[in-house]
Amino acid sequence: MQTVRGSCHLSVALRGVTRPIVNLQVSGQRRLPLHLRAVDVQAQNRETSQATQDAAARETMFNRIAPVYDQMNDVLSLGQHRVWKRMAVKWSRARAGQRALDVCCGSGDIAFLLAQAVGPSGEVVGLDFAQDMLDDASGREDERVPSVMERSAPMEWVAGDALRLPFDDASFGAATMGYGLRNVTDIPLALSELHRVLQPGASVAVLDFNNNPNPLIDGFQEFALANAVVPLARSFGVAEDYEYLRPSIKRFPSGAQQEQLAYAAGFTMAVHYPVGFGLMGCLVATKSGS
Ligand SMILES: C/C(=C\Cc1cc(O)c2ccccc2c1O)CCC[C@H](C)CCC[C@H](C)CCCC(C)C
Ligand SMILES: C[S@@+](CC[C@H](N)C(=O)[O-])C[C@H]1O[C@@H](n2cnc3c(N)ncnc32)[C@H](O)[C@@H]1O
Repeated sequence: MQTVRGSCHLSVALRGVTRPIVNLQVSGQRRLPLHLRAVDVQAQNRETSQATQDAAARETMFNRIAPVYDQMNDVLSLGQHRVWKRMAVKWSRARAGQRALDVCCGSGDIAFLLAQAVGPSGEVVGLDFAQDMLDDASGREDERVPSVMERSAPMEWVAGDALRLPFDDASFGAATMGYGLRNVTDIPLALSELHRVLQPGASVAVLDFNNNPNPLIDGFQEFALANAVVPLARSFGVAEDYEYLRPSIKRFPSGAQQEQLAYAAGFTMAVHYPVGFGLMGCLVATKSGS
């Protein structure tokens, strides 16, 4: 007769999500089946604390580059990043009168485009965890010319985490996430949160660098980052923050992998479109309409 004494410990993980971790002290003649052996609680806690540290470091980084962010993007992409962002808003299918969400909004480039897409009868929410970026976005909102402001939606800037969106289920008709998915510490969770807050039939456009398997494109991207982006960043004193780009791109899921992650998150349609000569890409994922 096998005697098993055990106790169940609950551990509250990083995002306030209680994950049951069963830690059974086992006595008896035979080891428990695999699925009941003690879960390595320490390893799971180390993983959670690493994610916390990574997120905090990225928040600090984006607060640090906020003063030069827009200028760097315009100069280094020769203004092309604005074309790519307009494409993302088109792909989000944001329509007049809708409530739209821009996750990882930064200084607000995409959120401002969404505000024009949904118009004065709509609403736009920009979410970011870097307060300095949100302050920039809010400042830019007030600087818009009256003609643009008149045909734009009212905007709200929310300090929050893309991995725990402070919004109700099915509360947005469209969403965007520009150069944010590569920067979160839990990509599947970010996609799952986007799915949760979208209304049935709604889409999200996720724009980012493309981890392109084509050696020519990848080689050019590596060359441009090392020989143009980082040197210019160095002149602004933020070289280290832009040196982060290349490794972050190389560990980023490919377009095909992003499509699979979107399906795993519950989306019923997911297509990754290369843009900018394949240097960038936009994942367009749509929630089931039923
Ligand atoms: C808008 C762009 C990048 C935003 C961005 C995303 C990040 O994750 C960062 C992390 C750390 C620091 C900065 C950023 C960041 O700025 C894309 C355009 C700006 C790029 C910095 C420039 C990329 C240059 C291309 C590799 C080559 C473009 C060639 C041609 C002009 C199309
Ligand atoms: C490269 S910027 C992109 C800004 C803007 N979407 C654009 O296209 O220019 C990435 C932004 O994501 C934000 N971010 C990264 N991880 C986040 C998270 N977990 N929750 C909220 N914002 C996050 C950063 O603070 C930063 O402002």
